[in-house]
Amino acid sequence: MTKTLLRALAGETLETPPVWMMRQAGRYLPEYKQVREKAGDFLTLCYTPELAAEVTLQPIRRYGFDGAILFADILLVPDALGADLWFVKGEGPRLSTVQGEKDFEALKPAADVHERLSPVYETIRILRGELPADTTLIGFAGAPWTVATYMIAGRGTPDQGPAHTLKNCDRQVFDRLMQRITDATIEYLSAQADAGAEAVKLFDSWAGSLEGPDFEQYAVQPARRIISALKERHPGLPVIAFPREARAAYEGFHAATGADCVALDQSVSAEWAAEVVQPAGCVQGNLDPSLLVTGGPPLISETKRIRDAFSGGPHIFNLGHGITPDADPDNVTKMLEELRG
Ligand SMILES: Cc1c2[nH]c(c1CCC(=O)O)Cc1[nH]c(c(CCC(=O)O)c1C)Cc1[nH]c(c(CCC(=O)O)c1C)Cc1[nH]c(c(C)c1CCC(=O)O)C2
Repeated sequence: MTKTLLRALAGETLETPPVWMMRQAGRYLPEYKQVREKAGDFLTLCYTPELAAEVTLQPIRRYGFDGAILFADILLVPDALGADLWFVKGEGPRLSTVQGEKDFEALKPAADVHERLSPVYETIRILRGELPADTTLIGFAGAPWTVATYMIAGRGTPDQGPAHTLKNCDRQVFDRLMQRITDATIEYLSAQADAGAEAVKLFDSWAGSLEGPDFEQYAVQPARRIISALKERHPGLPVIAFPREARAAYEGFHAATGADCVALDQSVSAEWAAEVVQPAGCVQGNLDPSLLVTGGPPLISETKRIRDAFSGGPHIFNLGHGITPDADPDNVTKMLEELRG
C-alpha cells in the first residue's frame, strides 16, 4: 500500500503525517468561486458530476494534499429522502421540517435515495480516473443526529433546540427518523464505496450537544450500526468518525463504534488526545482553522506542536473544523511547508 493516508488509517505511524483539510474545496479559493459562479447554485454544483469533480481536484492541484474529499454536502441525504432543500445566500440551508408523524410518513424509503444521489456516484467515478496515484479519495455523509437536527428544524440552529424538543417530546417519531437516516446513510456510503471511495467519513458536527445517555444512544450507536453494516458489505473499508466536541467522550470512541480513525476538533488538547485517544487507533486533527486566517508565528508553532504531539502513533493532520471563507490561501502553503519540511 503506497497511499500514505490509507497507511495511517491502517494504523501505521509515519514520519510525516498525511494531510488534508475539512472544507478544502471552498470559498477561500478563487478558483472555487469561479466554478461556483458558473454553476449558479450550490446544489447544481453538487449534482453536476463534472463540476463537482473539478472543485474536488482544485485543492489537490494547488496544494498536493494526500486526501481528496468528495465535493457534496451532508444535506443531500435529506434532499434524497424528499425534504425540499435549498440554500439562502449568506444564510445557509433551508429544508421542509419533520415535526411529527405526518411529516415523517411523507419521507421516502431509505433504498430510494440512489435515484437522487446517483450524480454523486458519477462524481466519484470521474475522480478515481483523474486523481494522482498517491491521493486517497474520501467519501462522506453526515451522521444521523447531525442530519436530523437540520431535518427537524429546517435550518441550522445554534443549540439544536428543535431536535432536542422532538427527541424529548415525541421519542417514537424521533427514533424512527434516526433509523431512516441511519439506513439511508448505509445505502449512500455503501454506494460511494462501490463507485470508488477508498475511505469514508461520518460528520457528526453537533454530537457535542448530546449529553450522557443521549450521546451513547444517538451518537455512538448510529455510528456503530453504520460502520458495522459498511464493513460487512465492504471488508477493509476504513471509516473516519468525527463526533465534534465530544470532549471526554472521544476516549473510547474507536472501540465503541469500530471506527478506524477518530477526528478531533480543536477544543481538545493534542497532548491529552495522544495519551488517551490515539492508543486505540488513528486520530485526525486538530489545528484551529482560525489560524489560517491570522497566520504568522502562531500558525507555524501550532502546526509543529500538533504534529509533534501525535508523532508517536498513527495521525492524519487536519483542522479541528472546516477552513473558513476568510482564510488566506498562502497560509495553507505555510502550514504545509512546516509539516512537510
Ligand atoms: C454541517 C455540515 C454541512 N455540510 C457539511 C457539514 C459537516 C461538516 C461541518 O460541520 O462543517 C459537510 C460538507 N460540506 C461541503 C463539503 C465538501 C467537501 C469539503 O470538505 O471540501 C463537506 C464535507 C461543501 C459545502 N457546503 C456548503 C458550502 C458553501 C456553499 C457555497 O459555496 O456557497 C460548501 C463548499 C454549504 C453548507 N452546508 C452545510 C451548511 C450549514 C452550509 C452553509 C454554511 C456555509 O456556507 O458554510 C451543512
